Amino acid sequence: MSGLAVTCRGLVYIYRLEGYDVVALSGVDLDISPGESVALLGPSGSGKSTLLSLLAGLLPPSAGRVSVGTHDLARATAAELQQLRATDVGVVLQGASRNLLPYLTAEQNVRFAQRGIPGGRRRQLPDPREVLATVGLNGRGRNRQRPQRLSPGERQRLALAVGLAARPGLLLADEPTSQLDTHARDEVLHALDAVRRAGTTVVVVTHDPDVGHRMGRTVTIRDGRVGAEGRRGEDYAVVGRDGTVHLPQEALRLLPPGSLVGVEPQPDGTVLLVPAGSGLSSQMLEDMQ
Ligand SMILES: Nc1ncnc2c1ncn2[C@@H]1O[C@H](COP(=O)(O)OP(=O)(O)OP(=O)(O)O)[C@@H](O)[C@H]1O
Repeated sequence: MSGLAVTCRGLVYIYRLEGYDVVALSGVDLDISPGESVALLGPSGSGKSTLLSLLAGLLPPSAGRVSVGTHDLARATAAELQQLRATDVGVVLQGASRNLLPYLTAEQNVRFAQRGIPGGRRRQLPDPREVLATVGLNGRGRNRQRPQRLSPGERQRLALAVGLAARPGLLLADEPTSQLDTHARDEVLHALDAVRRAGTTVVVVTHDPDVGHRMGRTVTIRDGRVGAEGRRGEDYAVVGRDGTVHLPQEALRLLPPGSLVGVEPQPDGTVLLVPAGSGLSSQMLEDMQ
């Protein structure tokens, strides 16, 4: 099927533990177009995996809205969400083996993932060997190998194939390149490129900035919301709902937390942040030009 759009509006998720709450997402606004490839980056604990679980319908939002294609995930029943994951949304959990049945061959693993698909749609499903070919696992009898006989990179690509078994419109993958050497990582990235070229929307959680650059668009989660975005090699800070901006590290070195800054909108549409006591003002800057 063709790629699915993703929309998040004011998305909040709170883990409720005994005695205290952990706010993992504090108002995520995000639009992903059909067929777009996006890497979710961010420091450990910033909320990337939680966001991926919400996009997969594995966790219900505490507040806000999340939709995939025409499906409003906050309103869907558990059965509808399960059906969605069996058909339109492929989910690849962190750690290839968690996605695979060890006693089945590569081809049987993909076929097994196709079992929950309703009758009408099942007739349009790709042959498992075709899905394996998409991720470069055709040839050399690899379709007949069990997961433990495959290399770590091949196992990860098999996990992607299982996520793609129903030809979903959205593929979600958590850290698909972690713990792989450079060669295996490149093969996984090559497979993800092929998935994107086929028109599928791809969202990947990663710690690896190189993976981010290969994905076309990066979305950096900081403190539970979208703090920055990278598009076509340009980096942008994102203004939050409450007007806050997460400054990039190099700007933070000049303006550490607690700094007083004058905020001066310019006629050309830019905005100057002038540190208090710097003696600079927009008039002085103008005079210097
Ligand atoms: N099951 C859970 N119960 C309680 N708190 C949790 C749970 N899972 C995650 N958290 C907390 O929610 C916040 C976001 O976690 P999350 O795993 O989404 O971040 P992450 O960016 O994916 O981190 P990492 O890169 O380390 O995987 C963190 O403060 C984390 O400790």
